[in-house]
Amino acid sequence: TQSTRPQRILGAVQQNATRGDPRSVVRAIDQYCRSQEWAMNVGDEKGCILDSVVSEVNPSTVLELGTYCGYSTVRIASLLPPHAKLITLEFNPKFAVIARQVIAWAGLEDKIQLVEGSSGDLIPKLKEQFGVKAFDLVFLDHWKDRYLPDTKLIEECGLLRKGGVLLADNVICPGAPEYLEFVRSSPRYESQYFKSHLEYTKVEDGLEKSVFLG
Ligand SMILES: Cc1ncnc2c1ncn2[C@@H]1O[C@H](/C=C/CNC(=O)c2cc(-c3ccc(F)cc3)cc(O)c2O)C[C@H]1O
Ligand SMILES: [Mg+2]
Repeated sequence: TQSTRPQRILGAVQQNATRGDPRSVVRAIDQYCRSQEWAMNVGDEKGCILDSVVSEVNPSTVLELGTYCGYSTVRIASLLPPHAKLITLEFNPKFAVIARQVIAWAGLEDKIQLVEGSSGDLIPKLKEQFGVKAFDLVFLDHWKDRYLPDTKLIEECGLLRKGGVLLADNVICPGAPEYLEFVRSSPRYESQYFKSHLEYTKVEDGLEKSVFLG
């Protein structure tokens, strides 16, 4: 029977990456998606910007919205200090099944908790159910029209610490105009745009980094 794109991405990881080596998993996915078939991973170019923000924030707790196949999940977790944790939310069970195997291949199960469900439902439960106090970094890469409502929800639930960072993918392509307008005009955020390109293409895209001022 016909395989799915996420299944083929997992296959590329299992064939070309070394078990327990997260950077080889990232490299295998990028090589596959650049040479065989495009997929909506943050990719290698924007991934380097992601790496620099993660390294600068050096977070203890990270929230990722939209796991997909786990590319950015693995990329972020590979840079975290020993006891740091990353919670990633994914509501499509078919993607979650693949992402769990990609995360396992990278050997990062201890750092990553993949929770299945919609961010709107799960965010209000993160404190009580997962003992989260506040996040140091949130990576937004799910449905683009959910960026703003989920940011407001994260604020309402007191889940972003003062100085905490929101990093949003795709603010140009496909775009998240309401989110961008909000974080750039709100006095509670200090925003910065990192110009780049849509993964594996020459189309303009970028990441928006917004520091929560409390
Ligand atoms: C609300 C909610 N809760 C939990 N998981 C959620 C969720 N909304 C989506 N998700 C999950 O995140 C993933 C969705 C990500 C959405 N990302 C995209 O739609 C996306 C699209 C493009 C793109 C650009 C140009 C083109 F021509 C075509 C596509 C590029 C990207 O980097 C993207 O992230 C998978 C989905 O199941
Ligand atoms: Mg994206």
